[in-house]
Parts: sequence; structure tokens; C-alpha cells
Amino acid sequence: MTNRQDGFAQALDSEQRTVSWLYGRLDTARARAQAALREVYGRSGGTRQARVEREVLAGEQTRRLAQLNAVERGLCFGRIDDGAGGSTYVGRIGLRDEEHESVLIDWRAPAARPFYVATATDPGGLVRRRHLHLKERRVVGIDDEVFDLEGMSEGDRRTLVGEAALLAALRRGRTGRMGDVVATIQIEQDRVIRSSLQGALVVQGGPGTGKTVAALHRAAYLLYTHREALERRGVLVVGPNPMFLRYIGQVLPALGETQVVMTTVGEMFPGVRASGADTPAAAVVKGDARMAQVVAGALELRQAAPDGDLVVELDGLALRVPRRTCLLLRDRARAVRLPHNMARKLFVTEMLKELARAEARALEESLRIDELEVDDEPELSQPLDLEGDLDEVDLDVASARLWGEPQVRRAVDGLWPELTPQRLIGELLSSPDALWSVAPSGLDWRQLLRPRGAAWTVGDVPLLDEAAELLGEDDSAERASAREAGRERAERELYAQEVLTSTGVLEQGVFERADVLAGRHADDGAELTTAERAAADRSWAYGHVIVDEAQELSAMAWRMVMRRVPAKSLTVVGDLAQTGSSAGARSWGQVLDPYLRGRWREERLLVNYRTPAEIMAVAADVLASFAPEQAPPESVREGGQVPRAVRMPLSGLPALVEEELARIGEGRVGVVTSDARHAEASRLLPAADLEAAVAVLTVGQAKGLEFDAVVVVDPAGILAQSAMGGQDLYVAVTRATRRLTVVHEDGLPDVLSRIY
Ligand SMILES: Nc1ncnc2c1ncn2[C@@H]1O[C@H](COP(=O)(O)OP(=O)(O)OP(=O)(O)O)[C@@H](O)[C@H]1O
Repeated sequence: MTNRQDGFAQALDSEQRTVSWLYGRLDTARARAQAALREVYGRSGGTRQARVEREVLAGEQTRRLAQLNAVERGLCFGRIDDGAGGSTYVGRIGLRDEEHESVLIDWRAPAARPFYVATATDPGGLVRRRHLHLKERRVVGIDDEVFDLEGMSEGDRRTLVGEAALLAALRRGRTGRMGDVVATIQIEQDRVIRSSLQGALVVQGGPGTGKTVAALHRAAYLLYTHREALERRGVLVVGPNPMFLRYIGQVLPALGETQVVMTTVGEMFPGVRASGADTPAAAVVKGDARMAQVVAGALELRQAAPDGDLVVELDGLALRVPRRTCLLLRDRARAVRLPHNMARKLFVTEMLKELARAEARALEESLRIDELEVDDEPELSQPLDLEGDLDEVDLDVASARLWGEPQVRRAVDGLWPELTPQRLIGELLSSPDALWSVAPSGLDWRQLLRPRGAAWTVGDVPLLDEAAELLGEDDSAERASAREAGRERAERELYAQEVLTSTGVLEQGVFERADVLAGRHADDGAELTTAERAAADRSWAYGHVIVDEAQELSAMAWRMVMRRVPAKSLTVVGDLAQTGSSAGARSWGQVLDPYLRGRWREERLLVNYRTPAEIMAVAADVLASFAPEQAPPESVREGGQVPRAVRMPLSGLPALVEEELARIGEGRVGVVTSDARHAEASRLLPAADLEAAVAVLTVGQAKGLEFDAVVVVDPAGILAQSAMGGQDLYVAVTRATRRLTVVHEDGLPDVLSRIY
């Protein structure tokens, strides 16, 4: 054995000892959590307080156990050595020894930061950064980056071998699910991940620059660093489609975080599933910020004024409320500035009183007529004044009686109906008259028309949300019970605080604040976590929101997202060059300034970790065709596989895909088609899930995903379908990590002339 091999073997050996010992600590921590859980479950009966205590402890130990289980794979992945001979191990979680000394630093802790930010020019006091590669619990490889050779011992210098950890990670076959990259976070990504919680951060970067992966690690980092604030309010991740959410769904659990709500714009209105599709023209109009005026106008139309006086026939009497009184009552109800369904209470109350007065007047009138008929010369000693005799109590009694009359109810509902968002928007979009009268000039409202009862689309969801804001709910009963629940909650909080203090667990830092615990274990939702409660509540105010593929959101969708995060603590991740939706963003300022007035910061990611240089050269041509001022991201590696074009009928697709599968060996093939050819391609290739070897997707579905080999079908069709220009084709050709094939029947578009 040479000296060098000898030194390397020794280093492996020594790291193995450390890693085995760290796993031993992990096992001990698990055993403790399990024992604590058994002990808690072993207790039975007791007072209500004892039950709360039990739930608090059981919940916490379960969470702790889940977190300890999540970090089994790759527990420790790095080590940093300082010039004074000290070394620190970095891992997925922090661990301490029996003396409470830190033996493994959580990757999110400040002490781990040098592992990510040290560079040759600015090593920050480090002499070496070491990556450890683990297979199960075995150390199978070591990569060293040396910053100060002089500062290292002779023995250590002999172990300086191995390939760069990043490139090794990037070469791995794709599994269909995004994995975490804690071991290889790059310095510019680290800046994104650890950026302050306050305010809005925009992460702009080309395809494959790690925007998504950095945003997810940022979620884990923020939850670690601001756990108190964020566990209580929750973190929301908004992605472009359900497939993408499944693709990224494993990253946070693998980092030990399960308390994040993931959703798409189409799923943000509880109870509505967006299954319909808008034409691009309709999507543009629906996404226009002026639609907020349209929705508000539609609601005003429903607060109607009768054409003449309001007349309700009841038991042979005509109850007449003059038109100007109706208008007055409407204006009064509007003036309170409550949401429509809440202001309705006021309107109904006032209107019923008017109808009660009208009834008295009508009765008086009919009695007078009766008298006239009986006696032509009535005694005028005591004129009748039923209306004037009504006091408040009479009015209340009469109002309640009238409210029970269907004719009265119908008439009042006609003037100020109780509305659901679904009814308001559904009826608006199927009524040309209503649209015509409320749409501002210049807005092509005809694009919105559709049959009554048509399926909801993604573009409808922000309209429903807008409507829900304006309509509100008559929640006075809920508010009363919420006040009561609040009082009980305060009691529980106090009690939980006492439990935590008396058991000493608060000091150990294992548990969070008592109010969080008390909230989670409240009787009204003991089994629900913050994430679950937040997901079911349209008006939930999140502590932080991450929007991925943010360029796709329309102005109306932004209104909805911003409502979910009143503190405006946001991470906005996207690439303006990949905007596929014609209602999407042209610039970040245009999107964010209406809410943040310039108070947002931007980080740019410029290195592409996905697509090898040969494929990126093709993508660069496409980018230059529609955005010549933008530089494509620079590929971190060359793959040696030159993209190819195949002219053939679509029927040849199965054979070509087989060939691609054979060439990549391990990994997945993505067939990305134009919208027009998607159905045909799907028929030729068996339908498959995300993890299957082959997936057939439209460009919209493939957004954000990646495959070892990509077959782009019908590039001319993809170019033609994109309302914005070459953006869709740019997305399609940047999905591959290793191989790109373009299939066409009638020749390649000019922008792909580099491929042959
Ligand atoms: N630091 C890193 N270490 C290892 N792999 C990385 C790193 N950064 C990014 N990657 C990998 O590069 C690929 C692209 O990352 P990601 O999907 O986050 O890019 P993106 O900028 O969101 O791309 P797109 O705009 O196309 O959606 C992923 O496989 C990701 O795991």
C-alpha cells in the first residue's frame, strides 16, 4: 500500500469510529424518547389536568421521535477543522454527549455556517472542509477541500483525495423525488437559506440553479431558527401543480420538518377543486388586477334597489316601503363597511322595521276604508295612528313575525341576499349583463363568459377568495364561542406553563412555548397540528410563505397569497424567463410593489446544477430568441452527451424511449410534449406515476421537475402554444440532467438549429 492509500484508509477508519459513536448517541436519544413515550402512555386516568399533561408530553415525544427517525440517513456529512486543531462535525441534527457537550452541530446552527461559506479566498479560519459519504451507517468516502495546507498535520495531508462532493451528488440517477442537499449547499444558496425572516426575499435564477431546493432548505432553516414564531403560525409553500408538490414532498420530512403546509393556487380555497381549464385569453382577464373591481362591482349589484317602491302583499294588505327608504337603508348598511353577509344583519333588521311600519300603515288605511264604508260620516274624535303607536318592542315583535313570512323573506333577500363566494362568482361569470355592467372599460369581459355550473378553474380560485373577503361570514356566534375558547385556552396555557416548568423540560430546550403546546392540545382540536388547522382555514395568517415558480402567479393570485401573510414575510422563487402563463409576471417589481412598495430584496442564482453545458448551449439559443438581454445560467459540469434530434412519426416513441432507458442505465426518462400531442404520446406510453421509469408530461406539468433523459416531442408545437414566445421550449429543454433528444415530424424550428 502506498503512503497515500495507507493514510486514506486510516482516515476512513478514524471517521468510521466517530460516525459509529454519533449513531450510538442517536440510538440513545431515540431510546430515551421511546421510554418517555411508553411512560406517558403507561399513565392512565387522572384529572383533566393530568390528561392535558399527558397529551403535551406524548405529543412532544412523538414529534421528537419522528425527527430522530428522519435523520437516520446521512446523519453526519461534514467536518470542519480550524487552525487551532479543533474539529466540528456537521449533521442533520444537533446531538450532545452525556456531559451535554455538543458533539454534532445541526446544519442550520450558526456554528455550522463555515462549512457552507468557506472559500479558498475567504476560508473564515478553516484549514479544511471534509465531506463524509455514508452508506447506511458506514463511511464509504471522504472528500477534502483544503484551505490552508500549512495548517494541516502531515497525517491529514496524506488523505487529500476524492472527487468533489457536489459533482458526485449531481451525477446520481434521478429517483423521481427531489432529495435534500444539506451536504453540498453552495455558498450563494446558503445566502438565500439563511436570509432574514423579515420582509420579502426574491430568489431569481435560471433553470436548475437550485431555487426550489434552496427555498425548501430555507423553510427548514427558518423553522429551526424561529421555531417559536413559526410553529404557531405555520409556513406555507405554494407550488405550481400537485405533481410538483409530490416531487418536492420528501425534502422537508427528510430534514425533520413536517409542519409545513404545501399547496397550489388551485387548492387555496377550501372546498373547491379546480378541475376545469381556462383558455389563455380567459386566464389573462381572470388574472388581471382589475378583476378585484369586477368582483366588488358584482357584489354591489346584488345589494339591489327596487325599480319602484317595494311592495309586499301579505294577508290582503300591501306593505309598501318607498324606493327612497330602500335606498337609504342600503346606503346605511354599506356605510358600516362590514362584509356583505355581516352587514346584511343590519339591513334585514332595518328593513323589517320598515315593513312593520308599512304593515301598520296599511292596516290603518284598511280600517279607515272599512269605517268609511260602514258610516259615511265618521266621528273624527280619535284619528287612528297605528304606525305612530308602535314602540321598539312592538317593532321587534312585528319584525320577528314578518321574518317568518316567505313573501317578506323573498323580498328582503332580493334586495340584500345572503351569498356564498361560489354563488356570487358562478352567477357573475354566466351573466353577460352583470359582466357588462361592472367590467371597467378595456377589460375584455366576454372572455369570462361560461355556462352556469361549469367546473372551477385555477383562475377562478383567486376570484372566489376575493369574493369571500368581501362577503365575510356571519360569524357572530362563532366569535362568541371563540371568546369562550380563548378564555379556556388562557387557562390551559397557564397550566401547561406550570407543567413544563415543574418538570424542568423547558430548560432542556426540548419543548416549545406553553401556548403552542396548549393550543395543539386544546380539546377543540387536540389531534390537529398547526399545519392541519392552517390548511383547513381560508383566512389563516401564516408566519412565512414561500412561493415557488412564482413567475406563474397572476395579479389576482398574488392578492390571495398576500392575504395569507399579513406580516409580508415571504420568499418568492422564480425565473422570469420561464413564465408560461400569459397572466404571469413580467418583472418582480410589477408583481410585488403594489404590496411592498419596493421593500423587497433580491438574490440571484447564476450556476446551473442540473443541466450539463452541452444541453445548456441549446437552451441558451432558445433564451436568446425571446430574451436576448438575459444571460443563461452557467452549467457547473459538462456531461459529454451532445443533444440529438430524431425525425420520425410519433409511433416510434416507445422504441426511442426504450433506447433512452437503456442508455441511462439507472434513472428516469421524461417525455415532454406540446399540449396538442400530449394525449397521443400518453396513449403510446403507459401512464406512469412520478417514480416510474417513464413520465409523459406537458410543459406545464414538467415545470420544476427533472429527468436523467428528456425527450422533447413536437418542438414547433411547443413554440406555437406559448403565448409569451419561447418560454415553454426553454423550460422543456432544461429538464434533463444527462441526455436530451428532440423528436419532430416536419423539421426543427430555427432556434434549435444547433441540434442535428
Ligand atoms: N447545492 C447542491 N447540491 C446538490 N445538488 C444541487 C444543489 N443545488 C441544486 N442541486 C440540484 O440541482 C437540481 C436543480 O435544482 P432545483 O430544481 O432546485 O432548481 P430550480 O432553480 O428550481 O430549477 P427550475 O427553475 O428549472 O425549476 C436538483 O436536482 C437539485 O437537487
